[in-house]
Amino acid sequence: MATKNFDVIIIGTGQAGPPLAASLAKNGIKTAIIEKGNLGGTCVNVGCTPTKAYVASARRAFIAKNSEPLGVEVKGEIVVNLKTIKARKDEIIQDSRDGLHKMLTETENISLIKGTAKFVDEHTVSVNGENYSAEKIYINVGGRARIPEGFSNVPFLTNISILELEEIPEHLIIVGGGYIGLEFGQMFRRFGSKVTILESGDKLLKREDDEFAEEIAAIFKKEGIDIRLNSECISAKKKGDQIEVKIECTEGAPTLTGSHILIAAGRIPNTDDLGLDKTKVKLDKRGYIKVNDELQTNLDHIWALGDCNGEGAFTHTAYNDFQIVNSQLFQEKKRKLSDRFLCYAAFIDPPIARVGMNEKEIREKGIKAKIATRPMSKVARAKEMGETQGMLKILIDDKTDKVLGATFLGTGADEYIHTIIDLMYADAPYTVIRDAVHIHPTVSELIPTMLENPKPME
Ligand SMILES: Cc1cc2nc3c(=O)[nH]c(=O)nc-3n(C[C@H](O)[C@H](O)[C@H](O)COP(=O)(O)OP(=O)(O)OC[C@H]3O[C@@H](n4cnc5c(N)ncnc54)[C@H](O)[C@@H]3O)c2cc1C
Ligand SMILES: NC(=O)c1ccc[n+]([C@@H]2O[C@H](COP(=O)([O-])OP(=O)(O)OC[C@H]3O[C@@H](n4cnc5c(N)ncnc54)[C@H](O)[C@@H]3O)[C@@H](O)[C@H]2O)c1
Repeated sequence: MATKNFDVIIIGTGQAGPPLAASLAKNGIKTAIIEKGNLGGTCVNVGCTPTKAYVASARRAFIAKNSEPLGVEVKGEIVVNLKTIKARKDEIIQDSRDGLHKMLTETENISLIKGTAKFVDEHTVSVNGENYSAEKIYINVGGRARIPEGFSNVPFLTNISILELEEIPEHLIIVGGGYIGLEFGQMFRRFGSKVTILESGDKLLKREDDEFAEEIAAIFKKEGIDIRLNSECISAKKKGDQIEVKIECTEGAPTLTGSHILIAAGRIPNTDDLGLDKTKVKLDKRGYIKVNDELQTNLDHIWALGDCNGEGAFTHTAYNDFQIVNSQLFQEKKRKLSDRFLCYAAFIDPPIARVGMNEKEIREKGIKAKIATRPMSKVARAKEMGETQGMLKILIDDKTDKVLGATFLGTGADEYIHTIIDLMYADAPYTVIRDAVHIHPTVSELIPTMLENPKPME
C-alpha cells in the first residue's frame, strides 16, 4: 500500500490542532490534520459552546420566574422550549464548524483527512485503510466521559446525548458533583426538571475550599435541587419507563428512581484506541500521554496537546498548549508549560472562578500567607443587582506580597477574576491592585478595598 507523506501530521481538530495547522501551513510546512468526528472537538460540539448557550437560556428562564422582588411581575405562563434552545445551540455550533471547515479545506499546505487515525509505527498512522507518514506528529485527541461500571444495561445520558434531548426530563438524576454535573444540574432545574445530584465525595466541586462548596450547595438547594453527598452511584437499571439507581451511602435511601440519568463522573483521555502500543510513547497510569515542559513526549518527534496530556482539562489550556508548541517552533520568545497558572470557572449562576492555589493547598504546603475575604452581601453592586450570593477570597504570599491565588464566587466572577490572573502574570505585588482606582459601582471596585487590610492566615 502506498504511503502518503507529509512534513507534519496532527491528530484531532480540537482546540490546539487547527491553530497549529494554520501556523505550520503559513510557514510552508505540508500538514495533514485528521479528524474522526465533527470539526472543533469537544468544546465546540459537546462542551463549552453548547453548554454556555444552554446556561444563557436557563438564566433567562430563572430571571423571568424570579424578578418579583425587583418589581417585575410576569403574569402569564413562562414556557421553556427545549427544541428552540437546542436549535439555537445547533446554529451556533454549525457556524463554528463551517468556519473551521473553510479554514482547513481552503488553506494552502493543509490537507484535512476525515477518519480515525491509528499508529502503525512511530512515523505512520493509518486512516480508513490508507497510510500517512510524517517527520513530526502532534496528538490532540482530547477526552470523553468516564462511564463507571454498572451502567451497561441502562440508557444513560452523557454530555453528548443530553444536548440532543428535545423534551425536558421529568426527573434528571446526575452522577457526579463536578463542573459538568453542576452546570447541567442547575440548567435543567431552571428548565423545569426535578434534579438530584449524587456525589460520592463529601462535598461538591471537591478541588475548592469548603466554604465555596457549601455555599454552592446552599444556592442549589434554594433552587430546589436535591444534593446527596457521600452517595456513590454504583449501578442503574430500567424499571418500566423509569431508571432506578443503586446508591452506596450511609444516609438516605439506597435506591432512587428518575426518568433520566446523566453520567458526569469525570473524563478519560482518547488514547486507548490510537494504536500507541505500536510506538514507545509513554502514558501515565490513567492513560494520559506524558509530556515535558515543551509538550514533547518521550519520543522527540511526537508531541501531545490538550486534554490528552493530562496537564489541563480546559479549552484555554488546550489553546495555550498550541501557543507553547508554536512559540517553540516559530517565535523568539519561547513559552513553556511551567509558565502557566491554573485558572478556570464553572459557569453555574453565580459563577465560581479560580486562579492559582486555594487556602487548602497553601495550608498543605505550609506557606505563610495573608488572606483577604469579602462576602458578596457587602458589595454595593451585588446588592443593587439583587445577587448577593457568594464571596471573594484572595491569598497573598507573606514574604513576597505576590498573590498566590484567588477564588471568587459571585455575580460576574468569571470576568473580574482576570484582574488577579493578569496581576499574577505581571508578577506584581498585590499592592498594585490595592492602590488602583476601579470604576464605581462594580464588583471589581471592591477588590482594592478588600486588599487594604489582608489578615495573617492563622
Ligand atoms: C460538557 C462540557 C463542558 C465544558 N465546558 C468548558 C468550559 O466552559 N470552559 C473550558 O475551558 N472548558 C470546558 N470544557 C472542557 C473543554 O471542552 C476541553 O478541555 C477541550 O475541548 C479540550 O480540547 P482538546 O483540543 O484537548 O480536545 P477535544 O476538543 O476533545 O478535541 C479532540 C478531537 O480529536 C478527535 N479524535 C480523537 N481521537 C481521534 C483519532 N484517533 N483520530 C482522529 N481524530 C480523533 C476527536 O473527535 C475530537 O474532535 C467542557 C467539557 C465538557 C465535556
Ligand atoms: N466550566 C468549565 O470549564 C468546565 C465545564 C464542564 C467540564 N469541564 C471539564 O470537564 C472535566 C470533567 O468534568 P466532570 O464534572 O465530569 O468531572 P470531575 O472530575 O470534575 O467531577 C466528577 C465528580 O463525580 C464524582 N463521582 C465519580 N464517580 C461517582 C459515582 N459513581 N457516584 C457518585 N459520584 C461520582 C467524583 O467524586 C467527582 O466529584 C473537568 O475536569 C473540566 O476540565 C470544564
